[in-house]
Amino acid sequence: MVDLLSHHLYSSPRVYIRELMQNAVDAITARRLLDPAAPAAVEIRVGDRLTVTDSGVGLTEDEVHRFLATIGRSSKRDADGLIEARSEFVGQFGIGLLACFVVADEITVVTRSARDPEAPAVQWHGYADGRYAIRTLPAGAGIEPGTTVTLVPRPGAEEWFGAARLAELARHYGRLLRYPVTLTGSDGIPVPISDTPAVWDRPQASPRARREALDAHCRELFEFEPLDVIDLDIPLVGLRGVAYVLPTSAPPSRKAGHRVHLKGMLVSDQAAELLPDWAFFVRCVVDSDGLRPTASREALYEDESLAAVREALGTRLRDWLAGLAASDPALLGRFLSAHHLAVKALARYDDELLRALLPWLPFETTDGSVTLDEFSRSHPTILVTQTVEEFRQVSSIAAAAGLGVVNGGYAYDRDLVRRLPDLRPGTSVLDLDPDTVTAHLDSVDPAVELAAARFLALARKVVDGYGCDVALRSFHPVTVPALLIDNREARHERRRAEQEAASDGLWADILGALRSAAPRAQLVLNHQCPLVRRVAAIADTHLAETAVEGLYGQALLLSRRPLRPSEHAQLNRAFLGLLEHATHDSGQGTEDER
Ligand SMILES: Nc1ncnc2c1ncn2[C@@H]1O[C@H](COP(=O)(O)OP(=O)(O)OP(=O)(O)O)[C@@H](O)[C@H]1O
Repeated sequence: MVDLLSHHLYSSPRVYIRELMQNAVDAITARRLLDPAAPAAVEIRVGDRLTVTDSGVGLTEDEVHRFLATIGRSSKRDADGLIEARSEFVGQFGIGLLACFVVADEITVVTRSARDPEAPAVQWHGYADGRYAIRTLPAGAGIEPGTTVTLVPRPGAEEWFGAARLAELARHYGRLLRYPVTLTGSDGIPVPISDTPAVWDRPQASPRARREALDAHCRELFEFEPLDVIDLDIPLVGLRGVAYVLPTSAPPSRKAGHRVHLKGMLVSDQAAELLPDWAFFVRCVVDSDGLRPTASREALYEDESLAAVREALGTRLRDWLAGLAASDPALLGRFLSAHHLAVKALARYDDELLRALLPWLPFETTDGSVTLDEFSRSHPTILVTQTVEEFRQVSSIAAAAGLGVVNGGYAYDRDLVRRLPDLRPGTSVLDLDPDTVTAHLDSVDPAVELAAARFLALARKVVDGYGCDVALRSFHPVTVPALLIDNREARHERRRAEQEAASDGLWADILGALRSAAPRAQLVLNHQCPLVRRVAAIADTHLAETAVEGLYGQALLLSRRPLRPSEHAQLNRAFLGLLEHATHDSGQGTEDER
């Protein structure tokens, strides 16, 4: 049992000092329940051995037999040992002391009860193999009520007994312990370990001084400068603490390590379960009386209290966000530029939050990066694309045609835009399909169309090989000579045709049978653009073909979708063809030709 519990329960030998401090603090708590004015001090001394002395309640000989010498028995439970642990104490399982056997072969406890002034001091000597010996010390030994635990490092475990190491560990676990704890090394000077009240409860000269102290605390613990500090207070479980807001975005996959103290003792510095998953923009430090640790005291016990705390802290963070919108828009702006993804993830399921933050959340639109609120005022009908690629394709044309399009291709954006009509009655949201854009491109005069008929036929022949049609339209901006309107079905059909061409036998037949009359892509030439008008008038057929290839390639680049190998080749051909023509046409020839 000793071996199992001492070696296999804890993640590291270092926890032994935590268990000793915790027993000392619990013993003082017990004594103070008898006498609120009783002394309260825990002294850790390090030399060739380690001693931890407390002015706590101590034990009688009978109690030593019952509690110290019996695994799993604890004075910190109610009489029958079955009911809930008593809430004043950190310990409850009756196994903590065994952690000392990870670093020492023997534990010596000298203790004198404060409960019974007549009771003599007792020395208990426990060995890692389960044996123990008890002796009563003479009445004149001058031992005060309280307890001293002594450990001699086992060979090989000395590293856990160095004064500097111990001070660091003791501070790590015991910084918020509610009674004074000191550590004295070989120089004989006691240094404080506990540092209470916690920084969030410490009186400060001004709110500014308090904020500076909290910022410094955050830098020390988490190594970042907080964007803001949110006070946390849930009286129901005696929880107080702070949430520090990260100044930059944290990947949602990285579990947030919150520091949780229970009655001052650090239980975990990696407790992700304290907050809802979406709250990945804060790191918290809290101290609570009402949560429960697991037996190893390295994690929180998942019970209803923890679930309630998680919910209450989630509400607190949401209120803070909503409050920020009203009280400090500049800070909210900085917060959103780092964390808008987290907020959007949250707002999808939370109408209230979405309503509060809608005026502040940025979206990519045909009016640039603006909030939906602002956008819906100038565009009562909002079109939303399914992909980033679709948005890139149509945004400049749609903007020129006065259409309001939101890029719905980013995570959460499409879902959020679709919720807008519920929050802003009078607005409507439609999926953008390329035909909507095409409908906004004005037809050209029939006479113009007729005059360009020969050129259009030639252009159709050139781009037919790319599964594309040609149309002549008139639209803004005039700087855009051609537009490639491509929709999902057309892309799908193109991919199918390519695979059919690349396969043979049965598979090609199957793919062939799937051939559909899906709309093809369309190269829309802009008659408003002077360049297009000049190209349409070129008499030289070869040059006209190369020019069409150039226009197609440029429209392809404008669509910003990834290019396939055949499209790369096409672009190359068009570019070199035009270059060739330009150099021949200049009439100067090259050096060699001359
Ligand atoms: N410094 C101390 N002063 C007085 N009693 C002590 C001290 N240390 C241990 N004890 C007694 O020994 C018992 C067993 O201690 P141990 O640390 O093994 O378990 P625990 O503190 O009761 O529970 P947990 O396993 O949760 O820590 C305690 O319940 C307490 O009665």
